[in-house]
Amino acid sequence: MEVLTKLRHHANQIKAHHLRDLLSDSSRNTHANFESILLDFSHSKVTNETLELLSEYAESSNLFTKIAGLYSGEVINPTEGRSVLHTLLRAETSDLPIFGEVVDVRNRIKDFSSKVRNGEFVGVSGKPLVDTLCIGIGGSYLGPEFVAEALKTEPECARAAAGRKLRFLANVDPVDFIRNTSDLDPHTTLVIVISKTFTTAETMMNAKTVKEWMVKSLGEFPADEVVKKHIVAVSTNIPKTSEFGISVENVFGFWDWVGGRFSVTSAVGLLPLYLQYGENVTNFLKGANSVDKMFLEKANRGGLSQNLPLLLGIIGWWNTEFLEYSSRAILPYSQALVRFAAHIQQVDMESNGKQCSLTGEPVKTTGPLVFGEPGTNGQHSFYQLMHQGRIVPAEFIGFCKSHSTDTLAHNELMSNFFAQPDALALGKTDYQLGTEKCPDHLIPHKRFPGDRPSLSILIENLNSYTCGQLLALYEHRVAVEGFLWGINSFDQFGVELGKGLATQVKKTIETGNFDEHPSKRLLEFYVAHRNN
Ligand SMILES: O=P(O)(O)OC[C@H]1O[C@H](O)[C@H](O)[C@@H](O)[C@@H]1O
Repeated sequence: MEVLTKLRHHANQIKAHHLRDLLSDSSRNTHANFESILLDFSHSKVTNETLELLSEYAESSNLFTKIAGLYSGEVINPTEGRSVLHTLLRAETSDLPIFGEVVDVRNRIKDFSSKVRNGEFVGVSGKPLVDTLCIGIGGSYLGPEFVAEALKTEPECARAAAGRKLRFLANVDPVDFIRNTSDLDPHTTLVIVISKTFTTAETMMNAKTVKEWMVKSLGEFPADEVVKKHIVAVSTNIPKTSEFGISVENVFGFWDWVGGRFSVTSAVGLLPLYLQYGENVTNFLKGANSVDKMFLEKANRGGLSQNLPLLLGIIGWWNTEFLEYSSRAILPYSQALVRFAAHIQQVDMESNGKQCSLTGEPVKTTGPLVFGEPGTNGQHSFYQLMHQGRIVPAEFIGFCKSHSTDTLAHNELMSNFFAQPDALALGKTDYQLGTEKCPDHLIPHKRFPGDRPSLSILIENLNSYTCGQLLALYEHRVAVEGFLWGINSFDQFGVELGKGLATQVKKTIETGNFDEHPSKRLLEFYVAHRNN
């Protein structure tokens, strides 16, 4: 029997087994460790046979060879004719000739950020640049913000960031500009315009607004001096950055083989993060690199049971493709990971929300809907649906140590981290409700069906190094799932149509003639009621 058919047949058997039964089977392989990370998938609907069949499929579909393509420079993004090499950004050595440029940019970032941090590179009025305002959106925003938040309370990073602010201006909503700049002093602010293409409408508009704000606020100095001392860029498009007025020595480049959503370890993330956290960021790169190396070294059938991103990938694919769950929740029990789900949502959904295979054939199932919030907050919001409504495979992420010394509160938090997977998996039966003297008419309301899968990632501590590891774990898991579906995880044509229409609508609003427009009523209402 072909392995896919065997997997479908096996999925039907697994569906019939309640997680309660699977959890009592002590012969199951249910965890893997890497350094200070424990991945526990005991609460997933996966047995040893499932893993065996998935690893058979992985081999027969050339998954391991495809993974090697993330390191070799092969063109694995054929629709854009590009390699995919974000692993090179955190490599310590490489035979690829471009690696020299990677190291050069890294060194320039370190050099520039330490000059800013130690007051050697100052603003136009001679004041130190203690605040950083990053302008960027999508991949040029979500990753850096996730890491910046994750490290904000980590003691060493907090020390390094003392007296400094780091802000992110993403939305073209002018209110985002107000929210981010109202308490910033232009004299002490360094602006980083982050855009791979340097053409993204929102970023360009915000960059223009911020440039005008800077030039006006520092009006006693020549405009070009203000720009030179206060505005730098991260981009692959040098001509456009020059057109904007940014000197070439203030542009930190990257390459077309770095996808936006995979660009956190390029200058996109490194410049803001080195400015804020100094040398700690080197450990972030080392953490990501440690997972990159393990992912490649163990990309084979023998290594699969200890390869964390590969396990995450095959279990995720199994959940979506065979158990037919259409969503996934990312639930960090850590307020520091407040922006992690938002970042991974882009990495995952922009990569794997596709409609056809690499060769253009329609694909029935691709990536799931991804959402999440830190626990315990989410418990008081959408967990109701997860316990008694739809089945949403959950991914719990927790840390043994806290950034706070309040162990009592941390224990409280972590008790919830441990309780939720059990509640989802085991549920609560009518019999249990009966022993609690639950009135009969309330039993249907208070019953918990259970049998809801999850997995847990428990890490000793959240620091720069493990933050890099977590990033790489999820980046690679998304690639694994995309390889298994045979889709191109590295293009994103699905975002283009709406952008193009927005440009047309802008023109339509200027003309004031909405007669032919499908959103006529909305446009008329808008124009009638907007400011002035
Ligand atoms: O970095 P940029 O070129 O400004 O692109 C910013 C973002 O916008 C695009 O529309 C894509 O959806 C993202 O993948 C990208 O990261």
